[in-house]
Amino acid sequence: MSKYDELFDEVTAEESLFREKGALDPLAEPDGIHARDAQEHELASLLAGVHEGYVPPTVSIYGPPGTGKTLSTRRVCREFASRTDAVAVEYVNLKECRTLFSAANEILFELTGEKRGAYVGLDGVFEEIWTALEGYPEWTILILDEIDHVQYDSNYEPSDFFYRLLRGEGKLKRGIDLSVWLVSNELLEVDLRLDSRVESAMSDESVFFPPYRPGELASILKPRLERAFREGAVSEAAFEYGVREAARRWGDARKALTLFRQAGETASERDLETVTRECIDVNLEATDREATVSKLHDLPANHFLVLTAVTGWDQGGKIKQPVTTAETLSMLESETYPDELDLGERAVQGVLTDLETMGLVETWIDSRGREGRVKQIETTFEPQWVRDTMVHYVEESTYLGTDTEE
Ligand SMILES: Nc1ncnc2c1ncn2[C@@H]1O[C@H](COP(=O)(O)OP(=O)(O)OP(=O)(O)O)[C@@H](O)[C@H]1O
Repeated sequence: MSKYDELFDEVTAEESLFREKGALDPLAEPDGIHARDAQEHELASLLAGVHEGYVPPTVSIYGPPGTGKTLSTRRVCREFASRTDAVAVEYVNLKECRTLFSAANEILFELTGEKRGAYVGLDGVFEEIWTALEGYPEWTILILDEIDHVQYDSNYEPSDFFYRLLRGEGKLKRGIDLSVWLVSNELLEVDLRLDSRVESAMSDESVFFPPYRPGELASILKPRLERAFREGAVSEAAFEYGVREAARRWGDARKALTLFRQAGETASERDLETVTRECIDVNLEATDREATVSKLHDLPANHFLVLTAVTGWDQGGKIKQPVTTAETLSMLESETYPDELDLGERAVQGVLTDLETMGLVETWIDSRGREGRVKQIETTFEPQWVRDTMVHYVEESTYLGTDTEE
């Protein structure tokens, strides 16, 4: 027996608890959509407007992470389009787009398979989008996912982008019927601080996806766990406990799937015959950490920078929390940070507001007698995770890339 026979024997569980672990991959397309009947109904009603000659120019689809927004929107639109010749649906994920120009380019790419260089400008890209859409069926539903990511552009205002998308001359001239469905965590008008000319071009149609309640999470997880695990591998008590905790903490189906996958792995490592409640407990924090760390990786550089300052002070061998705005600013001005990263007080305040909206920090005002009122800032998660993420962030972040293609 070679070294590798032994190695592979060692890592292959004799009788694995899993039958098909991939069924717990949140990216795997589930067979059915559960517990979102009301939202699917709302989306279908909006689409049915095609038969009456009106679909709102924009629809805001919003709610916290992992609540089935992308899944339900894509599925309902796809099913509708496959039954209606007059409708085409295009889906574009803008997560990786650092600039509004690259967001427009991404849309163009979806429509034509090609991108344009920065020299054509935002107007040039939009002109080509309208040319492409001329050849489309009467109605086009354009789903823009993770649209909240485009707000961090320093060259264009989100309003410029949306104004072109909704009121662009090329579109009006060609009489293109476009309905833009914006998928995000927050209600966009508020989040993107759009100006009034854009707001008036947007319809106030919105579909909200609330966090899942325990019974809803149970109906989503049950068929996935049945496929993923051998029969009886997850005790009823562990299932109920995991579902209850996942609903109480997050209401997020993606995190709940990850929780059960990790709990299964813990049970295997411990040679247990079933996934127990303790296996769930061990992984509740790990799941939180994994989700937060991935959020941290996706942050724009300024946002990550401010978080390193919020978690930059030590006190009694621990990271000091909460800190004041003054402490955050003075950390950013200290020699630990190169001069070119100096953001200035106003920008830091803006970033802190964004971080609060994203649920990464909490702030409140303390009254300190003669010192007056002081703003306190605290991370909503273990502050050490920011420090743990730092090296990886610098190496991997798309926001710190140096490419100038866009
Ligand atoms: N109602 C549901 N029925 C079945 N599976 C679901 C449901 N909701 C979520 N899921 C599972 O969770 C995954 C994540 O859901 P989805 O991508 O739709 O969330 P989202 O609300 O768009 O999240 P985010 O805001 O983070 O993009 C899906 O790919 C699917 O595997």
